[in-house]
Amino acid sequence: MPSKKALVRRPGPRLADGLVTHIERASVDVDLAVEQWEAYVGTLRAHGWETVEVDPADDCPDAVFVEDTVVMYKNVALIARPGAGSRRGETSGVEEAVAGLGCSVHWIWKPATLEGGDVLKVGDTLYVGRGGRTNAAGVQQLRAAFEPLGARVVAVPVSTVLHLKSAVTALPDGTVVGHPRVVDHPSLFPRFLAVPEESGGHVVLLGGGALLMAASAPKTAELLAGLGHEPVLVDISEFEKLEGCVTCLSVRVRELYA
Ligand SMILES: NC(=O)NCCC[C@H](N)C(=O)O
Repeated sequence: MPSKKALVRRPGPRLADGLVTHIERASVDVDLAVEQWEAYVGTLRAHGWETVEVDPADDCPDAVFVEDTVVMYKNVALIARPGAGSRRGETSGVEEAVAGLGCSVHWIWKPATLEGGDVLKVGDTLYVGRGGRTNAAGVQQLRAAFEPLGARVVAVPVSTVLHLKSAVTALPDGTVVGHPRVVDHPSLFPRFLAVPEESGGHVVLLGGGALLMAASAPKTAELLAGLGHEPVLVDISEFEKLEGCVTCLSVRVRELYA
């Protein structure tokens, strides 16, 4: 049944110690991050999303990046097993949240690792990034969980960024968008549109043509507005310093059962 709920998790006090892998560390203003997070959550709500706050995991600096802890397909929540050891403590609160919503709950098991930021859903196709955080066993377990339910899993090598969705996401019509510098294999996608900014490759579909995007991608917003989309920009500068994107701050739950 269609649902319009979104999991979010408030930034914790240790946010500034979050992991940085592919960029230089810059100091994070935690108070500003909290303000930006509240504006992000407010934007989801303004577009009709009921936000569900996952319990804090304050020992885990990266817990605000809730997308990485779970993959939703239909009414099934597949709990991730983060490739980053420091992020493994984030999943228990998410298990409780998705179980509380009535999802069927499954798990990625050792030795597999998989982070939700590596999974891009376009209709029933799940593109999965095989990179620094998701290993081959993670790809196999994703297939075993979701192909019997009707998904097709397509593995995509990721080398220059943290996750597949740090490179690409998809527009409402299924066109995959990304900056060519960080997309290793654009030909793997049936329709690919190159955008002028790296953060322009990150869109969250809000419904009704609205696209939640980072304020750091104004040229891409203009390009997409010119194609008939409705970009809604939010400033997430403090999360970008930790390699976060608009996608990673929420998990939309769109097909709850009953
Ligand atoms: N899905 C995402 O884009 N997640 C961003 C995670 C950033 C965090 N600092 C990390 O390295 O795990």
